[in-house]
Amino acid sequence: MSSVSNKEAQNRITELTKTINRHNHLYYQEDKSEISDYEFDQLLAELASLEEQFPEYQDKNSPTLRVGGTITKEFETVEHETRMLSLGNTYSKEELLAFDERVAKGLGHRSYTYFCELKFDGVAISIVYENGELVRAVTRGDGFRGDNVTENVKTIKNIPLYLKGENIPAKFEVRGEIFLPIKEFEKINAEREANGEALLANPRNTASGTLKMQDSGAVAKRRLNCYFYQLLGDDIGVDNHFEAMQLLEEWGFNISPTYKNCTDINSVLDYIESWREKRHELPLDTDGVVLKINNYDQREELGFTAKIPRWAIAYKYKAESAESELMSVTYQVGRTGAITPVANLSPVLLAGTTVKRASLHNANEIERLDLHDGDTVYVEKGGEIIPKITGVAIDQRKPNALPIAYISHCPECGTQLERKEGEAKHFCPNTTSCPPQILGRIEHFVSKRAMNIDSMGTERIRALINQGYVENPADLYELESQKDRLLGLEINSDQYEKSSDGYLYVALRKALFSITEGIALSAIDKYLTENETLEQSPKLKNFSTFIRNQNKKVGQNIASLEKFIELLTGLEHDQIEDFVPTSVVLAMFVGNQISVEELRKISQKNNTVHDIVLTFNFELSSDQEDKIKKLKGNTFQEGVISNMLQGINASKEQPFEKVLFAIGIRNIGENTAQILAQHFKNIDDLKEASIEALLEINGVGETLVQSLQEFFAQETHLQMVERLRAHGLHFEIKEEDLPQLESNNLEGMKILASGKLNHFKRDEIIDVITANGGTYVKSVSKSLSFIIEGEDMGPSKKEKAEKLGVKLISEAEFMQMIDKQ
Ligand SMILES: NC(=O)c1ccc[n+]([C@@H]2O[C@H](COP(=O)([O-])OP(=O)(O)OC[C@H]3O[C@@H](n4cnc5c(N)ncnc54)[C@H](O)[C@@H]3O)[C@@H](O)[C@H]2O)c1
Ligand SMILES: [Zn+2]
Repeated sequence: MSSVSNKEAQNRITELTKTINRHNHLYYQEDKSEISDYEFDQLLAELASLEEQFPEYQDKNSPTLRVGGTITKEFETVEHETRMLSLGNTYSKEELLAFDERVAKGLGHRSYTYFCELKFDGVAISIVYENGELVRAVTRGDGFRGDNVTENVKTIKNIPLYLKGENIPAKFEVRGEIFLPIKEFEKINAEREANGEALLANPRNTASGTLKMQDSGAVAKRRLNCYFYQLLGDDIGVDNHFEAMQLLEEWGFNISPTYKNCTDINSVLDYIESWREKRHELPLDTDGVVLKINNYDQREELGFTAKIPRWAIAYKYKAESAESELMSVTYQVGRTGAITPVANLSPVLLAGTTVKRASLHNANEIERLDLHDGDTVYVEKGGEIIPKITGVAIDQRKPNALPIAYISHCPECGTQLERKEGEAKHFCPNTTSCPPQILGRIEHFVSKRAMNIDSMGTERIRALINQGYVENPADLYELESQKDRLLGLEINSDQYEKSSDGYLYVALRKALFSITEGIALSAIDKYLTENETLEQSPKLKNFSTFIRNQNKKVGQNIASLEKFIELLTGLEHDQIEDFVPTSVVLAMFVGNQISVEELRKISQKNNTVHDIVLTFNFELSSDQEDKIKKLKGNTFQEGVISNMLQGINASKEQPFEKVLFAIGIRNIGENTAQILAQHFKNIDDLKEASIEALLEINGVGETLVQSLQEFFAQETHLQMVERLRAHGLHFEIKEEDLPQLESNNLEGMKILASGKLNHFKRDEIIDVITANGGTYVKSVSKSLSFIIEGEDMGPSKKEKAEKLGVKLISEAEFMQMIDKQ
């Protein structure tokens, strides 16, 4: 008996089919996921069950009938000799037992074994070898046909190009899973973060995207890896999977050592349990276990459906979830001013790593969760790097807990936040002096394609901004005169955090390092890693045992630690795991001169210890100075400074078009900057240009015109331009940068070409006009000198030209004007 009506079922089937197809497209073609694999599998299971009840409504291309991927246009298409299938999957033990029942029934007996392996989360690949040589590597595609990615696969170090050994068949195929090791993935993301690029979501999507790159050199840099799990061929001489895997290993293929032959379903269940946690120690992401009938004849007997083999199934581990306590919410300000709230959690072990933070995305998410101070929350780690909060244990809410109040002002600069209609994120509108936004602008200014000052990495720029040396690109050119003060400036990558109310926090490791004596920072780091899952308070208490074990100035160090804990507990403050209020640490050293409360206020206005020390102008003994030095981040040294200044000086030689791109007028890309520079030759003419004159230029549209107007309307921008000009930057084109003219025949003329020309391709005519001193204009107006009339020129254009009295000339006449005939 079904509980859904026919109409409902039909509608739901259509809807599910559409939704699943969309997620398949995102996942396989764009390497993105909007929902978790679990959610996706739920949708697919729902569709399969409805289709079973109402087969009449099943789409003939239903995603339950086909493998989810497809082929692309970027690579040659290759037909698979043996189809590449998907796998059935389940998340439950009951369904696994039901699968085993079906197998037993299908074979008519119970004497079979299961070969179990982990399910590697990567991209399927089929590789064909002929006479011991790798000849072709193809993606799974739609199962029948895939993309030929041989050149890319050949860059993967541990996939053999040639095989050595005995009895290697003349031709065979191997299948495996290409993956990106977690370490490599993290390395790439760390690099991207340092460069201010968007982070990649997870290793699987990255591996998939990498394999489809057009540039094999770029693929080689990514250090992909591969595990093989299938051998196919006519004369491979084995009759079961276990032996096939041993052959693969002998021939030099990379096999994961995690496989096991299980004699019955109960030992499969044991295998599954034994890997549930341990799999997180493996070098790659895995999402389950694949069990396959070991014997090939038995496989044949069981057969296939349209999409999956009946002799194998994947058991998938559900995303793990854990409970944690919300300590505080901090707010990060991005380079564009976008605010992202982050939940600081009491540390909890989840999927093999200690989780201390979770993304909250935006204010809506906080509202949706109805998050309150100190709530017990459920965190889950799916395919994403940063875990998310999936819910709140309302019954455990603390009495009188207040709902999390979203901040109204920017934690970095104090400006009132804005939220545009229809947008989820809040923004800090202070584009000119909010530190992270200045960082975005300066990074753009110094970037390779702009001013090309490569001695100025993110951390150095951040240091200069945080300490008030740079707010505007023009400030860079004034650093030279402040050279002496730069020495000793803090570079503070991971050293500081700001609480939601703007108080400065410093890394716990540096705090412990500075309040103790005779203990190395590396030893402290080791202690903190080993005690990662402890909350801050027991972590600090246990530190006394560590001090004793170190056996250096024990009495004095323990006294310091106790004083520190006392100060910390005495001050009500937001908890940020691994960070402590800077004011408390400084109070340890200069508490006789100033109270913690006062230090705290100062810390709200400053971004480094160096800053605070300068602001208050403490009287410091050499002992106090040493301690403060231990608390500070790395500092600018002489070599760094001269290197940086040299780079800044050299950038003065960049041509006008680069400068125009660098000053950050919205919507001006590299190309547009070049077009505008060539056209107007200097910034003053660009600034004075009328809207009409701008719109006549090929490549300039309304949005750009508006951005230009907005830019030049702001006094601060004009001042910046003047300051930069005074420092010797080029705001006009140099003679030698102008393209060589072929003639002056078209000097001062504004010309449009319309209709099909016989001697020139579409954009070629523009170059020819420019090369002869003329200007190409893209629309009909009175200011035109003439129009070159090509074949089939549009009648309305012609009419307009006649009405405005603009002359039309033929292509032949034009050829004569430029001496080409
Ligand atoms: N989140 C999303 O939006 C989204 C969208 C589409 C697909 N998906 C995920 O992808 C799955 C469907 O992908 P699929 O059809 O490739 O199925 P699958 O990935 O669940 O199973 C088949 C694949 O497993 C791989 N595999 C890994 N280890 C293996 C081993 N030891 N032995 C054999 N095969 C092994 C092979 O590449 C094989 O092609 C879905 O179940 C879902 O989890 C997610
Ligand atoms: Zn701000």
